[in-house]
Amino acid sequence: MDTKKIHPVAVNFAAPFRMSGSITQAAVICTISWILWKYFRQVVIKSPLDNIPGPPTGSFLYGNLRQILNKDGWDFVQHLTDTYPEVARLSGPLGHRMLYVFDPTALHTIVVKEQYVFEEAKWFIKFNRLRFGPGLLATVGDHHRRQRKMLNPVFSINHMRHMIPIFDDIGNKLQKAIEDRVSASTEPVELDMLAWMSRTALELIGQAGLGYSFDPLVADSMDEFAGAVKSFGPTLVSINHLRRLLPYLPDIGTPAFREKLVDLFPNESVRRTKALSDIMYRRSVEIYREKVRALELGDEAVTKQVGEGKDIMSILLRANMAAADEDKLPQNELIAQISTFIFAAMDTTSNALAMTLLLLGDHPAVQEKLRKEILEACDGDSDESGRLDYDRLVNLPYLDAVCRETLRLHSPVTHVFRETVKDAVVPLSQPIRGVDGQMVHELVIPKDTTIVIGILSANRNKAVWGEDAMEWKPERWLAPLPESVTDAKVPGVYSNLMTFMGGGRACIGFKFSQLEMKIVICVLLSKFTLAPSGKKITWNLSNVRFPTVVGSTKASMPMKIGRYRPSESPVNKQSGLTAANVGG
Ligand code: HEM
Repeated sequence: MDTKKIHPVAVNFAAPFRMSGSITQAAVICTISWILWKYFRQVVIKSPLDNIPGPPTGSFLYGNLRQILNKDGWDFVQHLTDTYPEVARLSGPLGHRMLYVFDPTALHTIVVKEQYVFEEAKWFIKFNRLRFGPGLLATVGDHHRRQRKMLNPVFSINHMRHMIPIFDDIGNKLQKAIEDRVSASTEPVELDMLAWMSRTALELIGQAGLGYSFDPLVADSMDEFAGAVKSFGPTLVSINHLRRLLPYLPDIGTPAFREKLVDLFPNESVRRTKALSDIMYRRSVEIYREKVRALELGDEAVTKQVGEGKDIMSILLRANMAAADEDKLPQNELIAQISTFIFAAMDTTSNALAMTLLLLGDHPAVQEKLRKEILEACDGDSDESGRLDYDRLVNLPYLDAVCRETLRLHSPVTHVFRETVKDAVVPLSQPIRGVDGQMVHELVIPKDTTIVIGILSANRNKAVWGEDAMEWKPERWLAPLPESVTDAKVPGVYSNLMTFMGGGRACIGFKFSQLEMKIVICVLLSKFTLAPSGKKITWNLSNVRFPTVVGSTKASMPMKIGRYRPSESPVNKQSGLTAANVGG
């Protein structure tokens, strides 16, 4: 090529690449050989996993991954639950082997005993680091353990107790917002309860989690930021396959250069995910700066803030200041926790609440029984302002049973992924018959195998939960659980369920979400009736399941909401309640 015809700046720019041409070539050859070796090892060499029974490969390109990630993939998940002996071999993309596991003993090894051998998948960590920064969802090993050490106490029950007034305040705003929309009509009014649950969940994690108000719950639609957060989940679904390529992409150039590349990437959802991450990051920095400024100014400034210093972020910043130097988290890790909490808290809890409301609408007798329990408790045990204290609220037996049963049968997260960082041997609760007809007593799992933890399958496992495992029966929690459940030793942090996972990466916010669900249900049932809208709702399998009206792709869940009139209620006729003591 005649370099004289090229602009001098371009020549200078190209020079280092020409000089290092042979190094670059060598690097490319090494990378390709490494990928080929890994591929050969995974796909071509015989593996002990070949002896584990599993469904036929979906397609060579995606394996069974597409079936498991598909929004209509419920039948496939149910097929895995019903057909295989708590473990099944799956095919991953390009013939990779994967393992689907819901055997409780095997899960104990994977999520508790050997959790550092079964790490979060590389694509998951890399993707979360890009969108949230180095928070809990983007770190592994000692780094993650150090963050948990600082954060676990922040989510303690003791701190939750002090958050009750914040939760109550937001509950009252929700009640008022719904009241304003139904009071003018004598007939029940159709409202999108998913939207209301999302806004409430965002405001709750905003005020109680971050000491920041996102949405006063007054206007008919969410503000721009709330809308951005809400659209994060559905946008992610459309790039679920692309996300998995991340570990294979080299980190070329500076971060700014890589950002530019993403802005030019020919996929609208990828560009949108980046734009949403940027919006969340900017807001996180704002929130962080405000908190630090208030803490520096002293107690008076802190108590004037939203959350009055009782929110999780204020507690975390104070704990971090007081911590020994080697335990302190740096600023970028503190900021990263903010987007992490918003993301992890919002869709999970709001969609779980939406599912609970829908079930209550579909089961009027359960709704009545629950309302009766709530109204009687408010009548008898509340303080002068009508509030139930933490212990009374979390221990209402039927409310607790309804929440547990919904989170069992319809766990918002259906499965999570792990990858083995070295070869591992995993015991099973009982031997299974291998493809070769011989009994298999333990799983021999090679390094770099993808494990799919079947959360939903574990929660619906008939061997553990009994023949009625597929039925929504809150009553099952009112009697002692059968021995098949207690003996199984499911390694979940919550109620023998895998809904919030277990071990060192279990959901840190599960008590927060319980409190939230219970307060919102109390607030709604004490004043309103819930009924189906008549429109058919379908639930989409996703990172977090979400509802849509059949025929639409927009996440929504219309329900008919009416004002609860005690005089018309069969419950009231029994309990003698009057309009004056039903809250609000
Ligand atoms: C019904 C509601 C919720 C469900 C079903 C849920 C479920 C889960 C699950 C399954 C995980 C494990 C993910 C994995 O291993 O890859 C997780 C992790 C996490 N959750 Fe939740 N969650 C809920 C509510 C919340 C709330 C309200 C918060 C915050 C206040 C929260 C914060 C987190 C965080 C930070 C992690 C990462 C923990 C770590 O890696 O150390 N979650 N959650």
